[in-house]
Amino acid sequence: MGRPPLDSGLSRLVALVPSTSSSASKPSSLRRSGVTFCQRFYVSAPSLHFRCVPLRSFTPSRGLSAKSLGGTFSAAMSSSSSSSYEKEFAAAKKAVSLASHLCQKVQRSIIECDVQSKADKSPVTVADYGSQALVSLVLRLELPSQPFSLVAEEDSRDLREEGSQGTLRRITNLVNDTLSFDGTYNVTLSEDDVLDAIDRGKSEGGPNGQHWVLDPIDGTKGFLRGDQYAIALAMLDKRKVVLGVLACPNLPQTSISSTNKHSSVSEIGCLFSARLGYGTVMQYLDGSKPSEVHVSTVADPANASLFESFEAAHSMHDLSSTIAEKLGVKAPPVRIDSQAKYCALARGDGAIYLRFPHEGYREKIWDHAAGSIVVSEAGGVVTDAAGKELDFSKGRYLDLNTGIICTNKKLMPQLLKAVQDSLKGNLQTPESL
Ligand SMILES: Nc1ncnc2c1ncn2[C@@H]1O[C@H](COP(=O)(O)O)[C@@H](OP(=O)(O)O)[C@H]1O
Ligand SMILES: [Mg+2]
Repeated sequence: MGRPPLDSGLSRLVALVPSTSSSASKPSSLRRSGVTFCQRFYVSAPSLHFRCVPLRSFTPSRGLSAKSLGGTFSAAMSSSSSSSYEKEFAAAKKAVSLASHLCQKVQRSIIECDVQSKADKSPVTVADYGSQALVSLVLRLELPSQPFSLVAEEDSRDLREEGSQGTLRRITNLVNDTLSFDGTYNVTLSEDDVLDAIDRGKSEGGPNGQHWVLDPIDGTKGFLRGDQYAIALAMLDKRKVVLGVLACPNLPQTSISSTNKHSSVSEIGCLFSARLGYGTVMQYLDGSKPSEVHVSTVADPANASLFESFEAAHSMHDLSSTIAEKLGVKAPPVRIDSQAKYCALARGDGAIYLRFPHEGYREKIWDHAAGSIVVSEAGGVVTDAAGKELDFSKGRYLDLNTGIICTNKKLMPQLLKAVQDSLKGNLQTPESL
């Protein structure tokens, strides 16, 4: 940080919160679940009504629990041991929780302004940048004595261009409001501080040392639609993912399995976290004790359900459908955005996740690092389409050209065979790719 922290003072800004005077402030959670069962049950973003209140009086009824999630943080720090990454784990949870608060606030205002139906992406950009700045800042504040390397999606180039001052001001206000609401840190960031914090994400990663890996908003398209998205943070230590934290602010707190689609979903907002050798836990973003989660034990593909990207541009739906048919999967695919798919799989909502990008696309490490450990620590397996472990040590990109598959240990051999048979079939008809 370039300058001593300033007192945050009173915020003059406003936050957008759901109006308590309207019945629309408690939307049907099914409408908020952002999950598509083969497109038949899809409903788009809810129409919520909002009112503006001073940020200081903003008490979220759900969603933010940066305070509750970080409440035992000091104790965790003092009893940390470097081998189990306890300090880093607590810092990651705190950072992701704060970023998730910021993103929720922006998503609510997007819905209010109805900009998700326009081509204008600026509100997303604001949340992406704000989330990255916050995570970068919080990790450095919490772990001041450690070398810091962050591989993250955004950089500040566009924000430094002429005409971006208003956007930068909005991002800075969002970051400062979030910090001020949380109250842990007595800091106020200048616009330059925010640019610097964002640009700390330019690391190239690689096989040596430790690197944080961040997707500040994964599932941008879902975020714009008011559907699923995630804030994804992982840490690599000498090539391996050693911890991962994923906030899914719109993920129902109960199962989204295809067999559960008619049941009402009451609450949304989950935080998944995993440390190498310690399992995966889930807690609610509005505060709850962490509870262990495990992948599904389904061994017969006929009883398995399958996740894939909502966006057909991100993954070949036809190929997944061929694989599902070969396996004998009966349920329709469940289509959701972002690494929320890994989270849903980790808690057993479904048994298979398939991702087959179209030719030429290069996967980024921040799209899979947190998700892969959340699944593997919950007892699942994540590999490329050849059955090889994902290698996060090659820099900012994953070095693979086939696809990513993910399931439990019992189903993996059958899945791998079906994938490889289907890929051979696909290669014989290249026009289908
Ligand atoms: N053509 C493409 N093929 C595969 N993945 C793509 C893609 N274009 C973008 N993506 C990645 O897919 C991610 C979303 O994944 P999903 O389809 O599971 O929701 C995006 O993350 P961002 O939203 O962070 O950019 C982006 O990194
Ligand atoms: Mg992403």
